[in-house]
Amino acid sequence: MIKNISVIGVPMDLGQTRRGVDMGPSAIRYAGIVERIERLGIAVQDEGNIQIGLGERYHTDPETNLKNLKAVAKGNESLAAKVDEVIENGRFPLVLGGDHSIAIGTLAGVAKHYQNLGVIWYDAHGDLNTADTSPSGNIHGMPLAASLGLGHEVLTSIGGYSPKIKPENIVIIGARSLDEGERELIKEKGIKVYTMHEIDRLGMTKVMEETIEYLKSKTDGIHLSLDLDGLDPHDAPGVGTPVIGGISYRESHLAMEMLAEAEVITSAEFVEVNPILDEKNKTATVAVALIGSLLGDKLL
Ligand SMILES: NC(=[NH2+])NCCC[C@H](N)C(=O)O
Ligand SMILES: [Mn+2]
Ligand SMILES: [Mn+2]
Repeated sequence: MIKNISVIGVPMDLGQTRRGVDMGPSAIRYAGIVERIERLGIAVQDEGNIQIGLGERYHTDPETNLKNLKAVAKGNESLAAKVDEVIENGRFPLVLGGDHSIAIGTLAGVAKHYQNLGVIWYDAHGDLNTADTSPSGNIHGMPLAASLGLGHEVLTSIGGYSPKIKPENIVIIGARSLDEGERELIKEKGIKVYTMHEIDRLGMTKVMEETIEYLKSKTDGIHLSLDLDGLDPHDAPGVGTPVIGGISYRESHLAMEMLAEAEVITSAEFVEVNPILDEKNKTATVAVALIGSLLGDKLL
């Protein structure tokens, strides 16, 4: 059972170029995240937001093509320290984004507490680019690579150690948009991926059974990094990089319920909610509903 949750907002939008995703934490709070957790009888503390600097906004490094590197790194260092402190105090960190570059800081704070941290990466994308392979220079397309110790040193060294995770402890679920370099890396490192093809073929029940089985035996904690663009844009329209043909709202609920039943998740983040691109805060509302299921909410 998950108890004593700390909610940490990260108003980060510098890992990509569409405005508004910095308002994600506000949108999720407005959709009632704290009340939702309280209704489950779980003690929750809202730790407020990590400060994200405005400096260097829209700066592209001419050499590496990385966008806003310094400001992204600085925010992630603060986040890593906060997540570390929360776990140190015996609490469960629930991180709200913000673009997915914040997973670098979350994982930096989480992984030092585990020998073998498992990661479930629920996403339309692999986020396995480095400066060399990225088509965009957007750091939100790089956090999983950076956590593996791949890419620019400023990103891999966040939290003061590297790597944070091992390729065999990762499961990507929902992938349907991978760049060439990401595909190569997945093959080279043997990273387990359930693309939409496998989800269609096996069904979400089997995908989650296999995922839990695969990670449970060899890890001592599992972090869930859920990018709302893993869901179909019909169910989660408020995201910056939507890809059609995604995981449904129902399948996502099932996935969260199965994780709750298995009692395997030790930290979580919900990212890429952009209320400016949303329809009446639908995506933040979906995030709150999914978090409810992840924390064990059942109808009966
Ligand atoms: N977290 C995300 N939404 N990432 C999208 C990444 C898109 C693309 N692969 C890139 O590197 O730019
Ligand atoms: Mn994504
Ligand atoms: Mn992502």
